[in-house]
Amino acid sequence: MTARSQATNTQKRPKVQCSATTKQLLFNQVTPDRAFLPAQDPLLRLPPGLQAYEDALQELPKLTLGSPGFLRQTLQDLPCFDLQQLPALASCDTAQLLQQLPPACQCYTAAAGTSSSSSSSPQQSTADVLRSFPSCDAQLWRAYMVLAFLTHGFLWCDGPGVPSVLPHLLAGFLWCDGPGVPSVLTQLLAQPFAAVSAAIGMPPVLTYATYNLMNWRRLDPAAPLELGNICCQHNFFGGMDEEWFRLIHVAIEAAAAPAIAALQPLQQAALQHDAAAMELHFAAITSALQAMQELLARMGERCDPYVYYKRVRVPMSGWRNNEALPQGLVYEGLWGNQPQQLYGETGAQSTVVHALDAALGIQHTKGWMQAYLTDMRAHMPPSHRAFLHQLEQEPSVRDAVQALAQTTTSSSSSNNNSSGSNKSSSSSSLVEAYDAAIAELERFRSQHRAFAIAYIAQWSKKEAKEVGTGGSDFVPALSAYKDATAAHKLAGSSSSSRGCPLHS
Ligand code: HEM
Repeated sequence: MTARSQATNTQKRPKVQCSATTKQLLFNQVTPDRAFLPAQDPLLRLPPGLQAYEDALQELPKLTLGSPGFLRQTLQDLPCFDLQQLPALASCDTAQLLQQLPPACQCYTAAAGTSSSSSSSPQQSTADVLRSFPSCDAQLWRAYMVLAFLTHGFLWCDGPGVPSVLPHLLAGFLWCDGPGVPSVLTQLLAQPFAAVSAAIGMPPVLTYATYNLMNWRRLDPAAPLELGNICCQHNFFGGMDEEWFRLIHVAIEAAAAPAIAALQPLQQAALQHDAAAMELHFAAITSALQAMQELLARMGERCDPYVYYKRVRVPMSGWRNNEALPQGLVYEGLWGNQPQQLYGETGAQSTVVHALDAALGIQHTKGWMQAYLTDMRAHMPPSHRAFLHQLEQEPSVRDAVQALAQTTTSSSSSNNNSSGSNKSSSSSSLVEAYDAAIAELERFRSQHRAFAIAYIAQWSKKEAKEVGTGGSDFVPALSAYKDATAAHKLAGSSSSSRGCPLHS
């Protein structure tokens, strides 16, 4: 499709009206307590009229144990997903809605100007971004999650493509082996999934939001949202490794909240040249990043790297740059049955690190990773995209630190007696506070890169050697991101002496 026809389609995008009477919302705000996790604990069920879909999701890990074909057949035998059961869509003409849906892959160009090919437009306000995708209805989000799990179960958890943890490498076993992966998503799932996705402004594919951000519940509803008091709502294959992998992400999102809560106040303090306040916000970011590292270091406690590589990550796959579905996926009956290409679920869709980069003024060199990460924004809830967009509209905090440091230095050299205004702090302590935050972000990236190697690259390298496929080209890109982060320190790298928590 040409850029021009994409732009035309964007203008024609149907606006699905969200019912104003809906009471429970999800992803409608970024809160100081929970940042990008939902402010209210996520819904556990759809309305009773959609019970069969909830039951299928509940049973998914059991259904994957059936003989080849069993899971897909079971899903194809479900009754029609009645969109009218969702109060927010009850007044929609769903047949008309389905006919008007934009192509799925348009999320890379239509989502709030976040495409890699058309970079974010400075004219577009946060309100514009949110207006494009207004619905935060909790039931629509629940339907989106249910349909995403069943779709990925249908594609990746049945037939000869089902992964095994047995060491089949020499035999040439690959998870995407043979005819196991259908290139057509049954209409029964494709149509409601596409419609619900369009209504909330998300791509019709499993996302970080559905896999992690809203896929948990508290064991004790009165106790905090933290590791030890959370479990997953749903799994594909089930088991401790899959569950733990996600819970670590959820816990990291919760631990990141004090850092995310500090970002906009930090930008305000920078605008007001309030160095003392800036130092406090940098300190909050620094300690949140340390807490995030402590949590990531616990990944190996219950998620084994090999089980992750061979089984846990499989259902997260998408249908873009995926050799199992080289053309993409046909959503049966939609978009002229033309295959759509969409990336699968990844931590790169978490808004946390994007937001830290944006607020701390970290810039990365252009390359495939930068374009990819821009595309990943289309997989974030619209309110998170809007939050990022807002951060990016403010002047650089890094420039403000540099300017304040220079002012303080020159005023103290011209006036030995100077203690500056009560808003000032010494130039060195402000720079140190900024650099400490950068150093922790660099450590997080360094630790994360080590996990990406331990959980993916080392195995795909072996496969590449043994069966001539696979690859780990993301490792140099992750290294470059880590190095670029470090390069933003203002006073050298002396504060970066703590070891990598992966090895602690
Ligand atoms: C064992 C755990 C993890 C593994 C194996 C892993 C793997 C990867 C891989 C392979 C990439 C390259 C791009 C892609 O494939 O999407 C990536 C990127 C990324 N991941 Fe992870 N990841 C893990 C945990 C996390 C966690 C806990 C977070 C944060 C919540 C996270 C956030 C990111 C981000 C933001 C990027 C983009 C690169 C950057 O900004 O530095 N990942 N990850």
